Amino acid sequence: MTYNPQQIIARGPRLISESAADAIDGDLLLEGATYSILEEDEDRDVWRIDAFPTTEEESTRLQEVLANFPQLVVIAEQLADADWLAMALSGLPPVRAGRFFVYGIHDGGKKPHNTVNLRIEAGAAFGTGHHGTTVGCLQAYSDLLKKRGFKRVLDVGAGTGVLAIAAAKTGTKTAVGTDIDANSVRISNENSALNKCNARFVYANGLDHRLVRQDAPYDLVFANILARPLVSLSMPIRGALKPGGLVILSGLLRTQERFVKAAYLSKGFRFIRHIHRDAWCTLVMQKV
Ligand SMILES: C[S@@+](CC[C@H](N)C(=O)[O-])C[C@H]1O[C@@H](n2cnc3c(N)ncnc32)[C@H](O)[C@@H]1O
Repeated sequence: MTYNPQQIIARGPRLISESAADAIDGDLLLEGATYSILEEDEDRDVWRIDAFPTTEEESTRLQEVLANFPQLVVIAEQLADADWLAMALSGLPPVRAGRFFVYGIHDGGKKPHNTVNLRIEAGAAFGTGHHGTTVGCLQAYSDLLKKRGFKRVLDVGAGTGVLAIAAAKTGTKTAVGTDIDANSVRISNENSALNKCNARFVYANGLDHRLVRQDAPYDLVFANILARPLVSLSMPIRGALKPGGLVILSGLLRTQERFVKAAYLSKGFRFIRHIHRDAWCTLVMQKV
């Protein structure tokens, strides 16, 4: 049966929306489901979850999980185009995060002169720069660059490659990214070529690839995935870093910050800072 692409929108108060997002994260059948959560109306405390299921089963499961939160108003809209994600994202304005300016071809000539400009075409990959987690990573990285550079950088869960490409465009000699999704790897390598940089992307689960091992140890690791895989990857990430190396973690909700931070503290990292954006948290930790 062909799947008619859908967007599922759920609106409700912040606490309920965050609990629903936690439930999506914790649901084994929804591993890898694409969704975002943001504040829609601060005065009325309306938060909104937008989910983009890629199969009929995922769509049904998302609606079942959301139905456990009766205070949420849930609607499902059919999307006409098969390339639904590109359609949803086309026309999005460019994003400014720290010294970075992320834009797509549809933004034409609107590039500023005093920023590091990253041309990112998302296709069906995650990472246009609009999501709170990507912005958090770019902001954290931009702030770190004020004090030091990073020769070797690894980006686990590269999506469009935006983070490794940001590194490659700011002095990193070796920028490597991995993704568990073959489309994302292809799109990341295309984006690297579009940006005329030497970031390389490989298909891998976490850090499990010859190229990742070959270029280790790293000065900086980005990992913008989800809370649970971030915790599982805490040891491999530690192993891949130089002493004093930094990790920028994102993809976790604010409500999951303590859980992820504790996992890294127990592996010999120290806390440097966090950035909160929408319901999302970005953590910077250092291997001691
Ligand atoms: C939230 S997106 C982040 C994309 C991009 N790094 C950014 O910051 O915008 C997470 C990406 O991680 C990938 N991913 C999820 N689990 C993974 C794993 N175990 N190993 C490698 N990539 C993974 C997904 O396919 C997705 O492209």
